[in-house]
Amino acid sequence: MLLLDVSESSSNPSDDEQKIFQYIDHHQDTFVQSLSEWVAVESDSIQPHLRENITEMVNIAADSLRVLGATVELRNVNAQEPFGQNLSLPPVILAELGNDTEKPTVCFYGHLDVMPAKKEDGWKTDPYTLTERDGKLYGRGTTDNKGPVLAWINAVRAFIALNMTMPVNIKFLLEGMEEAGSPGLEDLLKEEEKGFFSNVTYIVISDNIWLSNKKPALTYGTRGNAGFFVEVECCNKDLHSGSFGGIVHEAMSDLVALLDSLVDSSGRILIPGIYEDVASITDEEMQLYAPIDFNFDEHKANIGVKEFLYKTKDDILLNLWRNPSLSIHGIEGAFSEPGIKTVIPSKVIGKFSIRQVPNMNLTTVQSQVKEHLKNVFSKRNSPNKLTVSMQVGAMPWIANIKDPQYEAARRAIKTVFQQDPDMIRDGSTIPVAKMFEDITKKSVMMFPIGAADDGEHSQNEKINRLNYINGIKVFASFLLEISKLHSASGLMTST
Ligand SMILES: C[C@H](N)C(=O)N[C@@H](Cc1c[nH]cn1)C(=O)O
Ligand SMILES: [Zn+2]
Ligand SMILES: [Zn+2]
Repeated sequence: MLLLDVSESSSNPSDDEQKIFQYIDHHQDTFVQSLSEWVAVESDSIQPHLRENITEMVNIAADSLRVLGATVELRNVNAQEPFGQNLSLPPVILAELGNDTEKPTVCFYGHLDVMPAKKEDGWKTDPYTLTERDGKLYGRGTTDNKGPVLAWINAVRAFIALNMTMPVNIKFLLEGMEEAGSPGLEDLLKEEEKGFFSNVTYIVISDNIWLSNKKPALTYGTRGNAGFFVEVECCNKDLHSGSFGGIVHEAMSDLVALLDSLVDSSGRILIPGIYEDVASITDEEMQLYAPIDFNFDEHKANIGVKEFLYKTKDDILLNLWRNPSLSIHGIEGAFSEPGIKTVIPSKVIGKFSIRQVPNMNLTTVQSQVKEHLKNVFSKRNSPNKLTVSMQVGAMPWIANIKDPQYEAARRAIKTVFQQDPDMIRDGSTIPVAKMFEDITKKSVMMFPIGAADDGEHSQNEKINRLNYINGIKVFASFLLEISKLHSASGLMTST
């Protein structure tokens, strides 16, 4: 893995960039208003009863692309419904603007769905009403991923509004089920390998965040994820805990013991064999860590923790990016509203996920998890019924940072932010990234615009107005830079 060419290049905006940046500054309130309209749609892909909102969101985004003059197709996807409901999956947007064979084609991927959010989770304002406070735009989906998707659309809008020639052909692939593991997307990519993707040169994803509250970054790797359900059933209905407590093997007691057997207080996963396939760090990659700004106090303040599991930057980055982690997310079937419901739940489902890293194998991990839980359960001599299943299986992704688009992005960042970006990996997952690499064989880059304290998936998620507006600028600058680099590289065809 080579270090980026950080040879000096002009960081002063060109005349075109100055015109574009001025347009963006003058129209920033319009861009914020459009984000507000998108945030207002509760396009939550985790709760099945909200599924139709995602289709509404897809139609809104499709209209925004049509206004740019793009041709838009809403492609239905056929895949198993991730939550076992009798529900259809929302269509995927395939859009294109321009097909000049003399220009490279940049395909932007983003998602229009969001994680669940309700005010009583601890939001200061309604999660689906965009609220600006101290230059921060609060609302579910502002940074993950509606803000970045709109930033890309508004970057294209700027060229069109200024009657400037688009420096590249543009394509969009926008989906509505990313947070549920992107069901059906792999088959769509396979169907379109020789169609929609045939003339794509570069794929850009902007669905993660910087490692710093202030310093921009480019992302060259993500972890995968495997979601698990562990279900224990003890009887055929919930029982009065006075009438039956003390004489039945309680499902909840079994489940708590099973969950407690997964990870220890140091964060080490206790499933036998889970670390066997983890790729070891190379000296070359360790070199990439040295210049990275990781501010411990900033990171602790961002999330309100007293301490992390690790004390050095390298250990933090290694365990956030290159080692698997196991998180327990919740328990279905047990009364979780305020107050105590004095019942013995008849069936409870524990939910946890394991972040995958190269070279772990999802099938191997699945069998290791099942074997481990079966062994722990057998030691309890419980007559209850145990069922373990894996729901989401997404692969990790590592970029080839020699691709010209990383240099183009670095130059755009230098122009807009007047500094070089950190080269980082991300501990989160973008299921489609590895699919893009394996199926389309195109260059894939992750180009985040959100700050480390944005709180994706958390209460009071936000994106800074400055990050959103500078994101539009940096995407516009990137389109100019990649066009120049592509021409200079002699690859005049758009493949
Ligand atoms: C990074 C992206 N914004 C995101 O939040 N991705 C989800 C994807 C996922 C993982 N399992 C199921 N969906 C994530 O990393 O949690
Ligand atoms: Zn997310
Ligand atoms: Zn996302």
